[in-house]
Amino acid sequence: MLSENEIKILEYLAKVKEASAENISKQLNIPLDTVFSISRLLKEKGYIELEEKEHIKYELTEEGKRRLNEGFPEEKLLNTLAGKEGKIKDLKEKIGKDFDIAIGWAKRKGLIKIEDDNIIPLVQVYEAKEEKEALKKPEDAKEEIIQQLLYRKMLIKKTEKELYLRLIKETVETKPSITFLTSELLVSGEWRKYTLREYNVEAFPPFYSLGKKHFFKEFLEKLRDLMKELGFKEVYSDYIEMEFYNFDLLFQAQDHPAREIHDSFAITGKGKIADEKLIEKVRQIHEKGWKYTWDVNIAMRLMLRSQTTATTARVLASRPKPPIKVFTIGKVFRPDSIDATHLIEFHQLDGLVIEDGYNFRDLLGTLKEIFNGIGIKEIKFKPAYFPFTEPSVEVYGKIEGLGWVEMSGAGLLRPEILEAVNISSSAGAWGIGIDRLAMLLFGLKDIRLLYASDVEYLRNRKVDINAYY
Ligand SMILES: N[C@@H](Cc1ccccc1)C(=O)O
Repeated sequence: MLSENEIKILEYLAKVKEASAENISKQLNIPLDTVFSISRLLKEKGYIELEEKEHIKYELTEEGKRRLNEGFPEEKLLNTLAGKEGKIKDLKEKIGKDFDIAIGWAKRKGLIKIEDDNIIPLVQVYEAKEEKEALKKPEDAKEEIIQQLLYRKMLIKKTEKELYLRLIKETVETKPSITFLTSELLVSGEWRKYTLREYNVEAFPPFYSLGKKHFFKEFLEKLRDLMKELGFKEVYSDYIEMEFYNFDLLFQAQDHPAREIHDSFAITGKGKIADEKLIEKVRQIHEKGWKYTWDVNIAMRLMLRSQTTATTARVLASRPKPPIKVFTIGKVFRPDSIDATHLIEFHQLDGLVIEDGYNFRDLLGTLKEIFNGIGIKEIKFKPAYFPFTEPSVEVYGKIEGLGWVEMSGAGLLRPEILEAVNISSSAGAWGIGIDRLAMLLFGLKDIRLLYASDVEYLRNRKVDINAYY
């Protein structure tokens, strides 16, 4: 069973018996690569023999091109002499840096002789005709000229391998071949006129890259799945937030440094808080706890949330009925100068558990469970401070080759906060920085790569599912 191109090549070989792959490609207008692959097939099928032959080829060098254009040094010398003898010193000046070469070759070719300081021409005019012809058509040149030009580095010698195809079995097949057998062909009996082409199961199919999820998005989704598996319900709130939920309800004083204009992104406008009772409670806890006059106008200012603990605050403000287990994953915003480890928007995973008798030890257990789920087997806790939790801890996780890395803040919500929303059970909360964690788990040197949109980079990124979760 032969393809159209195979038949074409065999027919051509039937005329010429033997031809090079290059020649066949040119004559039959078949791409050279195709001729190569077909020649292998034809050999396997026993139609042809292949032989690699070496060819010697001469190629013009840059020097060769220059001499062809500007003339040979010995030509220049004899032109300058113009049939009369001249002084070495003068000629050296006139001819410049090619002078030594010119003298050498002119002498070797018997064009001049030297007496004392004088150069005496032995011919009237000289043109390196044979050499120039040889540069143009090395295949027709005399061996001694080729040797001279090789020596003078105007030509270089190259050996080229060429594949020759030689016919050893005349084509016998006359039936055209087809790939598909249709019911019409079967019913009409026409199928007898054709040969069915075999499938080449070893041929490589064309490569089509499949679409896939951005690896960071995939990571976020895995975290979401993990939290759900641990029994948490996902909650959301918006990027634009009132300071009330981002700070005040979380017992962060209005003169707290994190609230200064350069530490979060302010948004023009004001929000509304319908829950008058809650406002009053928050005022009371602030004025009692922090000893200053609380201003509701500051609380109503808008900002881009700087922590997803704002979502936790909104859950609290909805006065939920315990037991509660919720989490949120989302973007937060903080002004910073962007570099390999800092971005102005990044992701946090905040969680909240409200349950009768939920204690600090339970909280540490919950955190351990989450981090183990992400693939961080070893964690340790360090006392810390957050305005909204007491006691508070920072969670450090061990990453292979990096050591201990800070990953999360956590703590039991302060009684002031729980009192403001009338919750009598205890509550634990935490906030995990996702981007840095992902960067470390993926071994990225630059945090910005998490947001890479370069398709080539993303396509080649191997996501090691076992590295986390
Ligand atoms: N929101 C804190 C983390 C945190 C959340 C909840 C409890 C304690 C700490 C931060 O961004 O650093």
